[in-house]
Amino acid sequence: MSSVNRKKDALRYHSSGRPGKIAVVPTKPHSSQRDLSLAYSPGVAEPCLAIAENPEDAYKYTAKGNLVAVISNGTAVLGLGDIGAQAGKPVMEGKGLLFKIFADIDVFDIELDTKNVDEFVKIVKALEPTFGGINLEDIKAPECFEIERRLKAEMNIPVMHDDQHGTAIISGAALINACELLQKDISQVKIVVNGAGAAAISCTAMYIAVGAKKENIVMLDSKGVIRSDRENLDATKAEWATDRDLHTLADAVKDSDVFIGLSAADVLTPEMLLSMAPKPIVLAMANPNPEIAYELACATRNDMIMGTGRSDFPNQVNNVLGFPYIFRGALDVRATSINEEMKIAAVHAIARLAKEPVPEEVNQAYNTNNLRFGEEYVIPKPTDPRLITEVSVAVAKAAIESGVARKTIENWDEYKTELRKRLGKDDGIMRTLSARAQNNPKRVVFAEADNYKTLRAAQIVKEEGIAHPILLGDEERIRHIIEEYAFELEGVQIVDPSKQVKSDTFKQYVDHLFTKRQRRGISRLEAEKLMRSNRNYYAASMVEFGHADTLISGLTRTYPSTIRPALQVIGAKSGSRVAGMYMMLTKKGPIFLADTTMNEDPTAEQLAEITVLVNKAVKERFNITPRIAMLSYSNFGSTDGKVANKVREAVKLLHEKEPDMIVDGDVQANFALNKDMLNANFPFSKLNGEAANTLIFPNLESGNIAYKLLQEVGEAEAVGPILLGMNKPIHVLQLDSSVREIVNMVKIAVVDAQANDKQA
Ligand SMILES: NC(=O)C1=CN([C@@H]2O[C@H](COP(=O)(O)OP(=O)(O)OC[C@H]3O[C@@H](n4cnc5c(N)ncnc54)[C@H](OP(=O)(O)O)[C@@H]3O)[C@@H](O)[C@H]2O)C=CC1
Ligand SMILES: CC(=O)C(=O)O
Ligand SMILES: [Mg+2]
Repeated sequence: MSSVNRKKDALRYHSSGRPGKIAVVPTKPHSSQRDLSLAYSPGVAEPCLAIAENPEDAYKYTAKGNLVAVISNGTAVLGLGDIGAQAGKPVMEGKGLLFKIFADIDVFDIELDTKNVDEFVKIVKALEPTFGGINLEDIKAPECFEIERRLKAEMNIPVMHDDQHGTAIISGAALINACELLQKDISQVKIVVNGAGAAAISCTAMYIAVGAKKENIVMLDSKGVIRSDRENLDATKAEWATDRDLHTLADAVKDSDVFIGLSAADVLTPEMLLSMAPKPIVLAMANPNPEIAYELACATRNDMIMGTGRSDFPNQVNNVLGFPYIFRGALDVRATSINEEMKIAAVHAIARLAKEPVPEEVNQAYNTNNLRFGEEYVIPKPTDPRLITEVSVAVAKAAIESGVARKTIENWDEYKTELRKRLGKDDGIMRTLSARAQNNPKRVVFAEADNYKTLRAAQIVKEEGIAHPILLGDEERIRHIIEEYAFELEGVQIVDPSKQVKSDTFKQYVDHLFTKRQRRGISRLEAEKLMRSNRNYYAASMVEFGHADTLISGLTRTYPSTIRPALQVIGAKSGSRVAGMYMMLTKKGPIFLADTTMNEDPTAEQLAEITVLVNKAVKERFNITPRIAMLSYSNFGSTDGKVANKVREAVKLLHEKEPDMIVDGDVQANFALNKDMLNANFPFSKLNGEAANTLIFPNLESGNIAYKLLQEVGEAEAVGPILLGMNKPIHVLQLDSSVREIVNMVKIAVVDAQANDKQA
């Protein structure tokens, strides 16, 4: 992506919808007067009194135990320097987001407009009642050292300056593993640390704690090598001063084994890199741009292990791999601090995890099938779901063993299960779909390519390697929009049907349509006109003739008018019904709903056919075992109405014909989705004692209304409609879908096309 586009994209991302990246969400009911009288006055007085009597009860009655403050004064924001507290807020909110998604920790970001150490310490110290932990962030050296030291001494909750210790833990793990891979003895390696700030000083101390030798280390700051003869050296730098005859970075790196960059972009030149010892280790961690660009380093020499702070290259050495899990472990045992033992435990847990076989979902998320401990994988990936169990458990255990835990954990397996549960699965399912699409991207024809949203979605799926877009529409208009918004779509095929009318392909498409529809009142001339003027006919023909693998359309036209051409040109699989399904990403996990788009009032037989289609799709496309509830307004025969009887009849047919399918009904939606209610009242249900994850509606209106209600008031994300039963993979969007919805549909379409290949 060009830097101009990256900038626009980043600004749009942060400003779209509710500005910023985090919000506060109530966790207790608040709908009735009673709820409010408990949440606030008078009921709230009771927990207040309990806490006044026993301060530890704050962990029982308030959010303190899961709440971390990310606090900065903006003096060393990433590698951007002293940009001020307010300008640093997006980074602190970003950390809040990462704490939440990786470890389910809630965060208030606090930006303090002060550079005065005493004032900073006074304010943070006074925040102790609110928080379970304090993550100091992006505060420059040397003030950060005094701030952290004083807060640790004066506060009774864990305080950690992440740029110091988070970075030390991650890069310590990377260094241990890189040395092992290159068969270098950590106690012998010559290390150059470029940077002498918050991160560099603590990282260097950590390397010594894990085996490096002080006499083998040279440190530099912006003025060059830190030498003992330099005047006005502050104490933290003086500790690392050398007497050797080294002055510049070029002097220092010559014949060194390890380069640690915690300074600024592009300061390590190819010449310097070439002058390092054989098989060097280069951890260029400045953000957002490393001390030497990844591609440049790799083009310069190929015998090294290289890591950067960035997610777009192998070996991302970034503190995101540590802070969520370190705090998770510390909070869960109510540690009073994060001590050396806990940090070292985290280093070894991360280093160890890199040597374990990589779970399939991580391979898939990085579009590869062979991530394994080696030069391009020295530490785990930040999305590795095992980090929370491995690192948090190691940290919690170390806290208990070193005596700083105020709470103990008896059953570690149970704790691990709780940790896994914290990270719901619904995001995971879209990530897995992306990864599956990326493994074998397909040609997707976008029938409405002369549209801003379509082109943006096309750019995203191209950039992410999810699909090979084909843009269908008026070529001039498409090119105009591409230019206007600077979309990066070079090399993407544009097909303009109006320029194809004389081609053999066009004739082939028209012949096919005419053959299929001649006995349904369409003349050849009309077939030709439809092919020229309605792009949905042309796009469907491309898929039918294998000129594209799948199609996406429907953004600007009604559902029936978009689906009709596909039904006429491609049609249903032989003997199959066509139905539409939605996947709703809800707080309870993904729930599948059908039929939401096609069959207005199916008979019992048709309802059973739809259910068979849905069962197969959920199982095969999403790798989820469907537990299907056939919904009605009645429960297992409680009402003798027409709709309830129809649903009951469909269930009977399914139980006869598909004995292995987990399906039951007629049942009301609340019972279907609540296993306790279901089991208490209908213990005989064939849903195997679990809540349903797939809901079949008695007719189109109830299905369609239900998914829209879930979307609007249930805040569930809708992915679909996923069309089932077509002879070729075709996907029709809802009118005015968002870019995100289009991208999600492309992922589904590509996975669908992959399955179609297998069947062919
Ligand atoms: N990948 C990761 O996870 C992390 C990366 N970082 C990155 O590390 C860098 C430093 O952050 P932090 O320690 O918090 O910031 P600080 O402001 O505390 O320290 C910056 C240090 O870099 C030195 N420096 C600046 N320019 C150069 C140069 N050209 N050559 C040598 N040294 C230089 C400064 O020298 P002087 O003392 O003379 O001013 C100072 O010692 C940033 O780029 C940050 O993004 C930080 C934390 C985590
Ligand atoms: C990653 C990080 O904390 C930094 O670059 O400052
Ligand atoms: Mg930082």
